Amino acid sequence: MTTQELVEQIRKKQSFLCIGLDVDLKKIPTYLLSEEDPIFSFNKAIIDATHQFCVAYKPNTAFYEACGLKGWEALQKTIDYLHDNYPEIYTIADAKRGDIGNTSKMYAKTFLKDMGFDSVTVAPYMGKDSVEPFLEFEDKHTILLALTSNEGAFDFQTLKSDETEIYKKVLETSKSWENSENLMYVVGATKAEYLAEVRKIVPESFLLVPGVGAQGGKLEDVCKYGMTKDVGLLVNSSRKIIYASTNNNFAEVAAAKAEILQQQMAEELEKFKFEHSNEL
Ligand SMILES: O=c1ccn([C@@H]2O[C@H](COP(=O)(O)O)[C@@H](O)[C@H]2O)c(=O)[nH]1
Repeated sequence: MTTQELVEQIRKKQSFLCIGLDVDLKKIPTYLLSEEDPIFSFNKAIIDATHQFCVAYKPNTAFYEACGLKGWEALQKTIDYLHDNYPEIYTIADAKRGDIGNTSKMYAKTFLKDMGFDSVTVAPYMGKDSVEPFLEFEDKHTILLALTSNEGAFDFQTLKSDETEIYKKVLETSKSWENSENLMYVVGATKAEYLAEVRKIVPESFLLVPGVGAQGGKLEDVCKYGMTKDVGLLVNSSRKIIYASTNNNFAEVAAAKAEILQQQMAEELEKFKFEHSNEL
């Protein structure tokens, strides 16, 4: 999916919500465990109930890898189901890959070609040659970790090197890489106050913003500092939506939670339009 197509979906649905499909067999309703593929059954129910309120789904591959071959199969079935039934939905493999060039090439092929994801998250630590193989894929995005939502982000990402914080170096340096127009960046919602600085370096780029909900990030703050004229945000929430209920009506309750976020997003889009009416 192109960035333009993603923006069109956001405008149409008045939503920039990404729902995280982090399926933990210990947290799903027990009746699903007797199904042939409990992970896929859970995802299908969540997707069918919530797709009208979001523009993207983000399975974190760790939850699938932890289930071995069955997990990988459920992940592929989930992506195929989205493509077949909701082709307007944007998909993110939250896999946080990145390695020496020839290995990254294999990761990129796996997620962006073979599995058919629209994007994949990548760690920047190994630098240019570890990221560029992902950027080669046309109409696909590589989502680079810039400033993550966890406490440990302060261990390295905000440290200074030559007077500049490492996360700023990641943003700045990555702009010089080949096919850098295919980059998006992860910035945690728990670090919303940093978004103004991020926007000075990447004023137009899309940001994947996890951390709203279970991690306590505030949607309003994210929008205040991070929204652009083309929205520029995909805000993710996982546990607060998909595990809002563990009863048999889990999908219905998840949909209600997603709708609340979608309505708040619609208000934020209106607010931005009103505040920037002179510039738009
Ligand atoms: O900085 C980051 C990068 C990735 N994540 C991932 O997003 C979801 C968040 O889940 P919640 O349940 O909404 O907290 C999860 O898959 C993380 O691994 C992140 O949280 N922060």
